[in-house]
Amino acid sequence: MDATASTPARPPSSEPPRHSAVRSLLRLWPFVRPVRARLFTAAAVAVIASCISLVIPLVLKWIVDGPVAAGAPGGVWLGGGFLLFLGVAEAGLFGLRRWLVARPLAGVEAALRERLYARLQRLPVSFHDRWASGQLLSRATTDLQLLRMFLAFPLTFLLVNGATILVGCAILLTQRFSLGLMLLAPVVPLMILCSVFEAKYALAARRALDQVGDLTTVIEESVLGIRIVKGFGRHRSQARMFRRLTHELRTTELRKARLLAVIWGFITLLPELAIGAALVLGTVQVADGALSAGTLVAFLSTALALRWPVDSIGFLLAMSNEAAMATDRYFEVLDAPLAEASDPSPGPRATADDTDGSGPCSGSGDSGGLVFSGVEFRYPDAPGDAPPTLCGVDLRIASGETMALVGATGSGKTTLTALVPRLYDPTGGRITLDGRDLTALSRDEVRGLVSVAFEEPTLFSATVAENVLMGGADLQEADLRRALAVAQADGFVSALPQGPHTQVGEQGMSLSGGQRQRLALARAVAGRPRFLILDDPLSALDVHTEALVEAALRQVLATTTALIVAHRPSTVLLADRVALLSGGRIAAVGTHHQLLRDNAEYAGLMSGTDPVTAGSVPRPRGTSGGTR
Ligand SMILES: Nc1ncnc2c1ncn2[C@@H]1O[C@H](COP(=O)(O)OP(=O)(O)OP(=O)(O)O)[C@@H](O)[C@H]1O
Repeated sequence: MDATASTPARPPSSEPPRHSAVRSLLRLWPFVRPVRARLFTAAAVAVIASCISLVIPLVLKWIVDGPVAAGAPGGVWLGGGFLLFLGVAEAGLFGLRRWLVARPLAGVEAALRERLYARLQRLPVSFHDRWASGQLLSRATTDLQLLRMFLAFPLTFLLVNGATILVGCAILLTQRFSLGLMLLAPVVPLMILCSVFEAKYALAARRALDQVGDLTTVIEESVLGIRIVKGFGRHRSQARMFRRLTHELRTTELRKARLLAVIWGFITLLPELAIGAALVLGTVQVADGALSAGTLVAFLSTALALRWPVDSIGFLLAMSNEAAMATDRYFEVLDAPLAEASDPSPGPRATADDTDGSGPCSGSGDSGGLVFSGVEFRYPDAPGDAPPTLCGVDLRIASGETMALVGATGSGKTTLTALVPRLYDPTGGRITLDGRDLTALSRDEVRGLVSVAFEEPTLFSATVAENVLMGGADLQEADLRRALAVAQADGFVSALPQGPHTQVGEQGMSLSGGQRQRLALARAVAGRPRFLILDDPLSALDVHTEALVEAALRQVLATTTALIVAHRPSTVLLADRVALLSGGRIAAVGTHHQLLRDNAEYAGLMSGTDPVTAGSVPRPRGTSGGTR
């Protein structure tokens, strides 16, 4: 199967809007409120500037019917000077409006972006499992730019142009009621057309934004996975997928353009027809002497001054619709529920009745250490009929003990370790740390007690020291040195250009897999955690380095309670006891030698033979040492 050519996962909620654009946009009010004074002032300034353009025809009427009819050049010069003043005032006020909105709107955009980022940091891992990263990136970039543009332009100009049209219509009706009515005739059909357009355009706008998110995902994956793309010669299939997504986006953008062209066509055509009809009727009335030439000039100038406010409504509505869709997408992230038990209140299974260890799930007792009692876990996005990933896990790791977790691939080892730092919460049973229910601890308390290193080491764009010491604000240089020594990373770190103050680059790309893994291990042990969770932490190391790291790690493990996912006998031998996880259940617990002797599945896993066919217990590789 062409794995790299499948379409990226869509956000879970990319559905057509179910409420009006206005309701969506109103949700931005809390962000806009702090700058409302400036925005309202800017809108008022723009309304005044726009209405000045409506005064110009009245001055023209005065010039034509007054000084021009009377042949008085002085009056013409006076009128001309006044027109010039009005023009300059209009331009100056529009400039002032721009100055008033620029700075506050940049602040609104920054506040929206900060809020989104803070939310993304707090949302549970299960949320990030479901959402493609490109969809989140596009919300933080493209969508927020759309919102700033909306606040800067369409929001003000829908108001300004609306006010200008109202004042203009009032002037037209007062000057000549019958001609004014003729110009207003297209209003009703235009309103109906605009509401139909709005519904169709909203769908296309939403689709386009989601497609931009898909494209962002593909670009991000191609850049991050460039080694795989090149190594497996996938650049053509990646390019094909990119082309397909670009084509889909182009099709959607063309649909948007077609819809906009149609509505713009009607918005331009109908008023033009009305102006044409009014011009003919007005000219006839001037010829009949029923209307002065100046009034006709003023009437038509006013009608022409209203052309831009009317014409612009099409694309202002389009931009507002896009902003409404961007707002919906933005709030899909902000509305996503945080982890169910982010507060230090007891979780559903940690009731007063069972915190003493006498509840139905507490068979193992809650004295000290790390205790799993009847733990069940099902991934939120797992199919409803799929069995839980973990089922009835009972395991007690005594205080100060090191337990190795062994199991076939996919048996649930990583999932079990992810429950301890509360990356996920169990869907059944409970976990206690030194007798305290995990769900009763605040997340900060959990972070203070538990430290983790995953199989896939993640390093941030920061220095080695910042990466290693990120677990605690009070960690010192001495902690850094000790942690690097435990992870046998001090040698290569001191050889870096600026030692521990060298930037390791995006995802630590400039380091080898083993070096990154050692830095991740150093990060885990730097804060001398009470509980240490290591997911196959030495898998990328050569035999010699692994032996050195293990020797140093033994000293750390002597002072902590640890759970270590292990695939190799050498890692297992770091542990006091071993738990065998099979099909999401703890199948056996014992020392390495006991399990080798008594458990065929374990012996098979350790020897690398198929556990089912491993009738006799084979001699494991590298098991010369004893358990501690
Ligand atoms: N985010 C997820 N959503 C749904 N299912 C998942 C998710 N992560 C893992 N799984 C499934 O849970 C099961 C256990 O996965 P887990 O990573 O815990 O296994 P493991 O024992 O650590 O495997 P390995 O030794 O290969 O690392 C697998 O069937 C896997 O497909």
